[in-house]
Amino acid sequence: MSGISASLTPPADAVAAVRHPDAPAPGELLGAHYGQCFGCGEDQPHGLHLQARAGEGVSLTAEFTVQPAHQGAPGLAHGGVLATALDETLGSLNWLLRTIAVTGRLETDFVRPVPVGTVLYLEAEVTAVAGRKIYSRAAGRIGGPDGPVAIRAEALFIEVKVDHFVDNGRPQEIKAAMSDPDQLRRARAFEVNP
Ligand SMILES: CCCCCCCC/C=C\CCCCCCCC(=O)SCCNC(=O)CCNC(=O)[C@H](O)C(C)(C)COP(=O)(O)OP(=O)(O)OC[C@H]1O[C@@H](n2cnc3c(N)ncnc32)[C@H](O)[C@@H]1OP(=O)(O)O
Repeated sequence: MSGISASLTPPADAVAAVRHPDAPAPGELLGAHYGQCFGCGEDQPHGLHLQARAGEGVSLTAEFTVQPAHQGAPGLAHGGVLATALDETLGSLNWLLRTIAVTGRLETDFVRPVPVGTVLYLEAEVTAVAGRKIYSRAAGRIGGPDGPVAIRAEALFIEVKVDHFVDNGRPQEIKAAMSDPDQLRRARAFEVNP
């Protein structure tokens, strides 16, 4: 059974998403937005190390290999970890818009169990934008990029300013992120291209 809630249906005045002219070219890896991110950070030993690659328009693909540390039931991925993989993949889409946004709502269907060792092939796209609201959807396949769907999600991300992180994050991590030249460049780019 599946069905999305009304708040994930774009309003009548929603428009199509527009890929930012400086977005990474189709096929290019996006790279991590923050080294300690649980979803994509390369410096995060407990994380998913998910790697996203730009697609056409406002779409992307990503891969994530389910590790023994990601189990819920014996030998199977934990549903919350799979939801995290979807959240991270969907969140990465906002890079193609050059917009900073956080997850407001994430609805997930778990269609098939995902064993440890499985490579999850994720695909995601922005379906509409209405003011600060970014509507998107994603699916994760197993057995190959064209394999059967194991998980899927619909989401609503809300655009925020960099201040969202500065005001709500812990000072030590904010300071460290601000002193990372790459991070700072990225934050500036987001600020001049709201
Ligand atoms: C300085 C250092 C450098 C920094 C560099 C930063 C670069 C990093 C880049 C990117 C990082 C992204 C990280 C990726 C990780 C993966 C994504 C995540 O997991 S994000 C974490 C989980 N999410 C949260 O923690 C959100 C917590 N929630 C909030 O903070 C607020 O609720 C927020 C911002 C989402 C909305 O609050 P409001 O006060 O700004 O806005 P309101 O008026 O409440 O909502 C705006 C519109 O959205 C709808 N809305 C909001 N939440 C909704 C919901 N849950 N369901 C349906 N609609 C919702 C509302 O109904 C409203 O709609 P109407 O304009 O009236 O039509």
